Amino acid sequence: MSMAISVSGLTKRFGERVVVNDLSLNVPAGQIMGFLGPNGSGKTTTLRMLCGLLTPDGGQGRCLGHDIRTEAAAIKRQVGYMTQKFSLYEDLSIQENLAFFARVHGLPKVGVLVRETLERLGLWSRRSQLAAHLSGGWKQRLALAACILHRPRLLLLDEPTAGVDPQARRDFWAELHRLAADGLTVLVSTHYMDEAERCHGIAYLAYGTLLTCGTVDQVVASSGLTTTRASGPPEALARLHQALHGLAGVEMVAPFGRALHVGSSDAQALGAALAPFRHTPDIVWSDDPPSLEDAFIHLMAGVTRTQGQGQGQGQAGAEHG
Ligand SMILES: Nc1ncnc2c1ncn2[C@@H]1O[C@H](COP(=O)(O)OP(=O)(O)OP(=O)(O)O)[C@@H](O)[C@H]1O
Repeated sequence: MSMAISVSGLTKRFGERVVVNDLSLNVPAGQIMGFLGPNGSGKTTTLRMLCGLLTPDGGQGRCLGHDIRTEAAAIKRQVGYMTQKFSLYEDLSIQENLAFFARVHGLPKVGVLVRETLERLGLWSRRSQLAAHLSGGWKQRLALAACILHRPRLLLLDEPTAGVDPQARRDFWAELHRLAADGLTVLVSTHYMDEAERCHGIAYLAYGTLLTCGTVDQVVASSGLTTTRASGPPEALARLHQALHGLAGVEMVAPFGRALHVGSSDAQALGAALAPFRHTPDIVWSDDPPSLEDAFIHLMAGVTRTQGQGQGQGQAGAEHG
């Protein structure tokens, strides 16, 4: 399987602060890789190193076959990078925006290129609409159009659907899958669990360190979590929540509507801790496999504990939003 991205030991410091720490990542060509992690964990910094916008302080590797240290210009030409703050000209139409991008980048046959790209993303019928009048979802789609205009081989998308409604996000992801099916590789950062589950693979970063990488099933399985569900009326659940919170053997209690999700990495300890509550009136217990969110929260809790045990100075700090 050929790798679109293959880097190892990537490290980036800003001053004394290590923001990305010894990160190794392989992304097969044609795959959609989700990049997850708390705010400030180093996702954007990594994306910027991969496309040659930032020079790593340590590590090496290749992106699209080119050395990320010495061949940044060749990489940039073949990458579409959608930043968190992509800008469109609101007083230009969709078509004018794209034509402007195409000319700025010196692309040939602007008219044909713009038309093909707009048709591909279902934007042609709206081509005369001003960017200012587009909904959030259509703006994202236009930004995506601008990113693929020069026919890149790799898309780096930094939270492309933040604040976009579910239908528009679903459409956006359908488009990403179509692009991947045509051979484009996508590395996309997101905070949405449902989006993570739409990826072929996911990588989870915290405090600048890659904590886990694999398919969703692999990541969930590797968490080693055992979880169970308690359902019942709100008052009974609130009492149960209070009783379980901080109880030895229970590492995680989270309310979800009319249920509590309870988990631990020690199945035996969890069983023992919950035994006295199994016959609580009004509460029904049921098996519930861990979710991806459970796995991430569990991973973060482990890292936060480690950080709390004195790794403070000079380390990257995740900003919990
Ligand atoms: N140019 C810079 N100079 C100094 N510090 C920086 C610079 N760029 C990023 N940082 C810091 O590095 C850390 C990682 O930032 P980064 O933007 O890579 O995280 P992120 O995972 O993308 O976060 P988010 O999910 O909020 O977008 C943050 O603490 C940020 O403040």
